[in-house]
Amino acid sequence: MGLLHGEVTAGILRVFREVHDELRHGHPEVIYQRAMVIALADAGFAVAREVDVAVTFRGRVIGRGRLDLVVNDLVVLECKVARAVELEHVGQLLGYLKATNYEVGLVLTFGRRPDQKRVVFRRLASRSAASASPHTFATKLLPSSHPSLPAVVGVLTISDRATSGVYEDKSGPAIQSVLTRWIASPWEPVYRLVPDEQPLIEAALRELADDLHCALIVTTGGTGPSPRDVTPEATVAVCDRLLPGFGEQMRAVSVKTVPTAILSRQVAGTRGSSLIINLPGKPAAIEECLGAVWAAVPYCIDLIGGPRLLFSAEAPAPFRPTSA
Ligand SMILES: Nc1ncnc2c1ncn2[C@@H]1O[C@H](COP(=O)(O)OP(=O)(O)OP(=O)(O)O)[C@@H](O)[C@H]1O
Ligand SMILES: Nc1nc2c(c(=O)[nH]1)N[C@H]1C(S)=C(S)[C@@H](COP(=O)(O)O)O[C@H]1N2
Repeated sequence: MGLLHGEVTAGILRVFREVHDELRHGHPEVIYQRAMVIALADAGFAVAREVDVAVTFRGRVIGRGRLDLVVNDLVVLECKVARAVELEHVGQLLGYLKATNYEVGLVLTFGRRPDQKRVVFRRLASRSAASASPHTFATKLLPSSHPSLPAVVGVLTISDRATSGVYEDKSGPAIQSVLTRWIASPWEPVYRLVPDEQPLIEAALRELADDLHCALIVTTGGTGPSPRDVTPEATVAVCDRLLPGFGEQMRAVSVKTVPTAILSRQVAGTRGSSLIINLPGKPAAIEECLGAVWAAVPYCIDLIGGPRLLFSAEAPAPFRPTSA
């Protein structure tokens, strides 16, 4: 069996040697980092710099960290100026992997000679954990599709003003109250409130999907055209796949009551076994938009491997094809 993300790490190491050959030793860390970004991009990799991540403990966010470089959203890179990779470098990277959803990292040292170490932290319930490896460390994370656990539903409010206390968040509670009326099987909400900052929205979505295994994540706010509205961008960035029909349908239904509904750029998509749906910020939009797409939600969650949700008679009737 090949190494986890082995092709990506092999490609990164080729680029690392090229960069070392060109720059040699003697530069500060940041120079090597910038050169790696350019060389990785030239080699066709997607490189994210200074990735803001939430550090979680027992399912709660307890701090934030910053990863130097993440390649193809799979491999975390730590570039150091040192003679060789040291135990502390490995320990630091392992800490980042444990605190985030990434499983593979590389420490690269730029000294007289290049040195490298591959660090792996496997999770039982991760997106890429198709099979066990000798590096598997069993964490207590279990997906919410586990039959004995209630489904977890993430409610994420994105609002500068609610975060800073200008007004009280009414839309997050509105989502929770609609879902309380509609979902009949056991479930529990997890609520998060963040300002209109793309890295914070992405971190919250990743935490809800990857660490808390939400079957469904409903966001509210930040979908409009003003400069600080970036919820759709954050959602697109974390999703494996987009489901354009959801946004189209929500706008089509909303525009019958409010002409400005076309201003919402709301999207939906999947990340692993989580369905993510954006709703506009206005409390009045919540039930209208969720109602517009609800019939397709349970079957979508079935298809992506989430728990089988049951709905109350009050909910818009779910539709599952007869073959399902
Ligand atoms: N979470 C919320 N709770 C209560 N009311 C809200 C919320 N979000 C939006 N609204 C209401 O909808 C109006 C229009 O929202 P707007 O589109 O400007 O908000 P946003 O961009 O989603 O959030 P913000 O501007 O706070 O970052 C607001 O003036 C407010 O009255
Ligand atoms: N159903 C519904 N959709 C709606 C609205 C609404 O009141 N009801 N407001 C619209 C308006 S005025 C805006 S600016 C956009 C974006 O809102 P957001 O930035 O709060 O997400 O959602 C639109 N969609």
